Amino acid sequence: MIQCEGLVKIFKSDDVEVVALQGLNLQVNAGEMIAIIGNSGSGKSTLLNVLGGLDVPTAGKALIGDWDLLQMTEKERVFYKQRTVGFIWQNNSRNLLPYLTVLENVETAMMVAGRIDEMYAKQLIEWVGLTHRSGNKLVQLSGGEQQRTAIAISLANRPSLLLADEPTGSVDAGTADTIMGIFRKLNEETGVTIVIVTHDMGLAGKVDRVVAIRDGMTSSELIKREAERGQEGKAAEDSANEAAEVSAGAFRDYEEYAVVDRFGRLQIPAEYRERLAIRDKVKLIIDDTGIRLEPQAAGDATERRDSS
Ligand SMILES: Nc1ncnc2c1ncn2[C@@H]1O[C@H](COP(=O)(O)OP(=O)(O)OP(=O)(O)O)[C@@H](O)[C@H]1O
Repeated sequence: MIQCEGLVKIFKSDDVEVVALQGLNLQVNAGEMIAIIGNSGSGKSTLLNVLGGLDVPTAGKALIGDWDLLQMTEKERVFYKQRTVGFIWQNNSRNLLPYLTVLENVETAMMVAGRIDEMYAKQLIEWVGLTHRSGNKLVQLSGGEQQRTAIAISLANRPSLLLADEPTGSVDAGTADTIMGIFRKLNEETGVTIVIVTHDMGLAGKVDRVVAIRDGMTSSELIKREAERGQEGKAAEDSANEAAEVSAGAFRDYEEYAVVDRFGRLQIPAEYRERLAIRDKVKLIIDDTGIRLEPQAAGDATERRDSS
């Protein structure tokens, strides 16, 4: 569904250039639900905006299904945004109409996309658990209920890709859990591919694959071990520990894989480099089981100088 290779996004303003994505690689299969994590400024929102057709990439490859985000015309981009993607933001005031009811909000989004389907609107409202609030105006709903309405709206155009930028950023932990449960249900019911950007490691622990971005590049992927799949509740319980551990690269119940690009380059996390005092070189040791990276021992440099 998503194929990004060497994706670059540069923002230019006056004399300043910011390289927000610098050769990012990402593959997501149709029907997958993944989370993207990374420090502030690492490029998560930029990636989501590019995938959603809101920003035009500068270089590289970005395919979404049959769409080529670098080659499409402006007219095609508008069509792509209307038909292929659904968007959910942390602050949803930009796509909610507060003085309309939940049902009217969903139907208005359908009208904008081309056609009102009342049955499907009611189905969406049921999936997000708001059937009993369907006739209420949004101003009468809690923040969590408004966010659930926004999720129903994001699916009004029957997108094949749902992009969520910090969707649980402004709700409490219990509501955040409910919202992640809704994403999981929608993913199973409709087969929509879901990409969620989050700071919350507990929530990231509810998907089967977590992609970590560092400095505008995909640095590693955390893939849930087979035995842990489907045990979302357990992951939530461990969230506090996981939050501490992820920075050291040890996301419990997950195996961490470094992403290798087609030139064979990979990124070693700063924490690992610092821990082993790795500066400009590592020793590569290959055997039948794998490749080991070892820091250059103090003696190595001396030996080389002696033999030269
Ligand atoms: N429109 C823009 N113009 C100039 N620079 C930008 C623009 N949008 C993002 N950037 C820069 O690109 C880099 C990546 O920003 P981005 O918002 O994608 O990071 P992020 O990982 O989503 O951060 P956060 O978690 O804080 O939202 C940052 O250095 C940011 O300042």
